[in-house]
Amino acid sequence: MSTHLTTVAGVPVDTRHFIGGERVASTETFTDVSPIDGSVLAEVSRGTAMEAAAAVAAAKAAFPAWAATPRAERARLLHAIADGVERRLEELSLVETTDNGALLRSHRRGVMPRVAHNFRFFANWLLELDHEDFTTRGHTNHVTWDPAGPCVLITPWNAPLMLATWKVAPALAAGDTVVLKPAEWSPLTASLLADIAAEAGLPAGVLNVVQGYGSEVGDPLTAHPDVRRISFTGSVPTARHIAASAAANLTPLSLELGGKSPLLVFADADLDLAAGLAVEQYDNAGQVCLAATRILVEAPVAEEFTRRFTEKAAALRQGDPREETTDIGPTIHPRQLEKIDGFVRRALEAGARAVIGGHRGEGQYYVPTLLTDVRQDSEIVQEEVFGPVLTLQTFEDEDEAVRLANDTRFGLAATVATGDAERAARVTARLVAGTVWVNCFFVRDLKAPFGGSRHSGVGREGGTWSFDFYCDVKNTVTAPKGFKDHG
Ligand SMILES: NC(=O)C1=CN([C@@H]2O[C@H](COP(=O)(O)OP(=O)(O)OC[C@H]3O[C@@H](n4cnc5c(N)ncnc54)[C@H](O)[C@@H]3O)[C@@H](O)[C@H]2O)C=CC1
Ligand SMILES: O=C(O)/C=C/C=C(\O)C(=O)O
Repeated sequence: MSTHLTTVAGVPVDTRHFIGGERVASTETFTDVSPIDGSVLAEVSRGTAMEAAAAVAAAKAAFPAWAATPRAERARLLHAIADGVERRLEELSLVETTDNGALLRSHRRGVMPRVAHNFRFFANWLLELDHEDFTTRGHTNHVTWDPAGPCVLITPWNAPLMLATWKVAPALAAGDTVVLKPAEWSPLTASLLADIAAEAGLPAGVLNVVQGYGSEVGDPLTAHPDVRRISFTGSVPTARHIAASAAANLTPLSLELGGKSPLLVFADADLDLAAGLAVEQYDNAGQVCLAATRILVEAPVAEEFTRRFTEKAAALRQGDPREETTDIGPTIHPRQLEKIDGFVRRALEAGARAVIGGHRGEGQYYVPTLLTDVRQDSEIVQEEVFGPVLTLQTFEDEDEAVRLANDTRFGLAATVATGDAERAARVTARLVAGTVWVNCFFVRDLKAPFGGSRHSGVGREGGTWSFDFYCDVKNTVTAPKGFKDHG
């Protein structure tokens, strides 16, 4: 078997880049390891400035023809990719779970269907994308969304294919060409996506995938003057770095970053629902940017809420993410585990009390943790842990709840649990967040705007907002027939 092919969970995966419709190997490789058992999965091509330049050149060469492809044909090809994802749903699920440790049952039932939906949704939205003409002193204004050019899409490891296709699908629908760089801790499903797109008939160069480290292949991609859009999901420090690169060329960018979202539980809430919402925050071992990791409970119900929460949390099963009965899998990488453990140890040293957990489990697992007796200005309340670690604080009234909720540098999401619709309206109006859920969590409609305020991001994607970002939006003003100019 070629050294460029690996078999993961019975699925063959090509570990080379995909550039201009061809598989391209780098001289060097990096090692991809499974978080489930630490086994080596693959030696993956380790991209450099050379492969970055080749991928942007391929995307640039493919752009004019793709941009000129009629909308209906672009939409057809996106649906064909979605068909391919659905045909290979089981393979994609197995590979993703082996590569990033998230639950197989979630990949099968939620995540991979969402990957297909990303393509179908933006294919359909493209066909409906329209703006009603309007007139100015008899002149017609006509708005169009023109393809912008090659896009660089840089994505993280916590939901690799879902977050990648959330960008790839609208960019392709918009008539742009793409260079996708997946995270080095979970590089494999992006490679399978390249196969699926080629099988679907996407022309060579329209979707390119380069593998490797941010500092080696990411930097030359984001600094490239031929790149017309950069969309990034990941950490704040990397976002700052990318934004500086983009600034040199004035490349427009969209940033979806971390969060430290609150869950506000009012005394009038259905406490069972609220406790269930809180426990849900352990999904994907807490490696979810949207997770409501700060639980804020109205003081009179804090004890009862905590009792219900601990009862539900005790029922969670931590273990092999391939098992149907597992609720929480491993953390992605020993470095991530170390980071989580460091946050919790420092919090405990500073006086926090672990209601549950507060320590590592076996191997690469971190035990679901709830910390209380935490100060608002402490690291554990202010910084994103990206692990199964929640904090619990109490509040006395609505004003205090809102003050605590808004008092971090983030603003990605918030969840409000209350039985009072008027309170819900009052509180949500005062929260700083890109998405607010009332008595629910993670209900996503792809036509909704999605993104973060403050350090949780720049810009919004979703529905028309995605096309606004990935396109050059143009307004054409036409004078009425027979119009004689102003002079
Ligand atoms: N909002 C979200 O969904 C996510 C947030 N995070 C946050 O980021 C923290 C660290 O995770 P990391 O994987 O280290 O995130 P990261 O921001 O370092 O990596 C995300 C992506 O950016 C790439 N990258 C890194 N440096 C780059 C550079 N100089 N130029 C271009 N691309 C570059 C990486 O290779 C990866 O593909 C997490 O603990 C969490 O706080 C991480 C993943 C997802
Ligand atoms: O639903 C979306 O588009 C994004 C979800 C984001 C995550 O799951 C994440 O970053 O953890």
